[in-house]
Amino acid sequence: MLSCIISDVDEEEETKSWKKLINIAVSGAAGMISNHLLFKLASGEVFGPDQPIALKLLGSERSFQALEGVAMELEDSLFPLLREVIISIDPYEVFQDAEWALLIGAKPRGPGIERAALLDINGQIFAEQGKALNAVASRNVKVMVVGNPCNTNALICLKNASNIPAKNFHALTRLDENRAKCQLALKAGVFYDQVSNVTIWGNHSTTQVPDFLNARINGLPVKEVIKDAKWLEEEFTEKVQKRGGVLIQKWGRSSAASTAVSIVDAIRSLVTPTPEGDWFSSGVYTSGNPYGVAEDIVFSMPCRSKGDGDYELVKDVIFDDYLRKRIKKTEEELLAEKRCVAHLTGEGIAVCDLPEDTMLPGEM
Ligand SMILES: NC(=O)C1=CN([C@@H]2O[C@H](COP(=O)(O)OP(=O)(O)OC[C@H]3O[C@@H](n4cnc5c(N)ncnc54)[C@H](OP(=O)(O)O)[C@@H]3O)[C@@H](O)[C@H]2O)C=CC1
Ligand SMILES: O=C([O-])CC(=O)C(=O)O
Repeated sequence: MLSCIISDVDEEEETKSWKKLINIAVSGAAGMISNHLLFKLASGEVFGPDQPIALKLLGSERSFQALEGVAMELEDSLFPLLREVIISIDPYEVFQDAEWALLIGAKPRGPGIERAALLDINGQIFAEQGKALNAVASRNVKVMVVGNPCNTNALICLKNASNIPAKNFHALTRLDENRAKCQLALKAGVFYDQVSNVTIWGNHSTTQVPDFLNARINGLPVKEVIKDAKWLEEEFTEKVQKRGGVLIQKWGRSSAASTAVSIVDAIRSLVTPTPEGDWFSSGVYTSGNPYGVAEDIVFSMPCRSKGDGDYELVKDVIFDDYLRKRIKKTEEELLAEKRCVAHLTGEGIAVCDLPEDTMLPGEM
């Protein structure tokens, strides 16, 4: 472990009005997404200008030198709210007393790797990290899983952390929500802040369902503003589902900056009250959900928060046949992924019967 105290909190300073320091653990901290995210966390734009933080960065032997470089850049940025940076390759050290765990590190799917193999390789990482969180993190730690396949990784993680409420685990689908808002705003010719109530249902994969039935533009149902049903059902839906892949084709790497922004949005949605009448999407554990989605998976659904880190599911959403059918498909995919990782969730022998078209947004 390498630790660097940025500075001691001095009671005489402006710091008197600050909140108590919180520990934020980040895995894959030497990766591309983290390289954008860490500086946003340290600047105060995520947890607020009165919230000092300690950043606990998880790497591996392979990335340790790079991680030292990341820590140097954080030090050199002189962020007043950043009081401590720790880097380590041991999750038990990094997750000690963590109030937030942002799990970004995962092996990317390369050529020739079967999705079932990826589920297994990354699942092992998330099983181990779940155990470490269970042992040493704050009992109320909030866990945001970004590393793909993020829904099933989040399920594996929570199943290995029985002392932490399953409700505290999230899989990041906020990037998908942001992508959907952008496309709706462009089509309607409005600024994106006029687009609200956007839900991404299901898996962070190409079966995800961007919901245009409940979404609103300038407070009106989308279908009253964009009267082109064919565009909504086909072009819009596919554009959002495959946005990640198109970006990889253009950039040669997956979304990193916009993913970091969406992680900030996802955290802020939990630590600030949701605007009246609106909601946000997050991949959360299905336990007593009001939509009839299968229980015991991590499924993206509409949530509201009082700003206390917790959330509740939104009840007043409507469904039609199109939406139900699409939701069923993404649910089936997640149930198949779950069967494929049974050996990692403590539910017996894995059976991999994944649908052939199962893909991450970044794969096409
Ligand atoms: N949910 C979402 O919306 C999105 C999710 N993602 C996912 O986020 C994850 C991170 O993306 P990004 O930061 O761009 O990726 P990078 O490749 O830049 O970084 C990933 C990090 O994962 C770590 N890692 C852990 N295990 C392995 C392994 N077996 N092989 C290689 N690397 C490993 C590496 O760190 P170390 O060596 O320190 O362990 C590496 O630094 C990916 O899984 C990606 O698919 C990306 C975009 C959107
Ligand atoms: O597949 C990837 O790594 C990229 C991804 O999730 C996305 O862009 O949504």
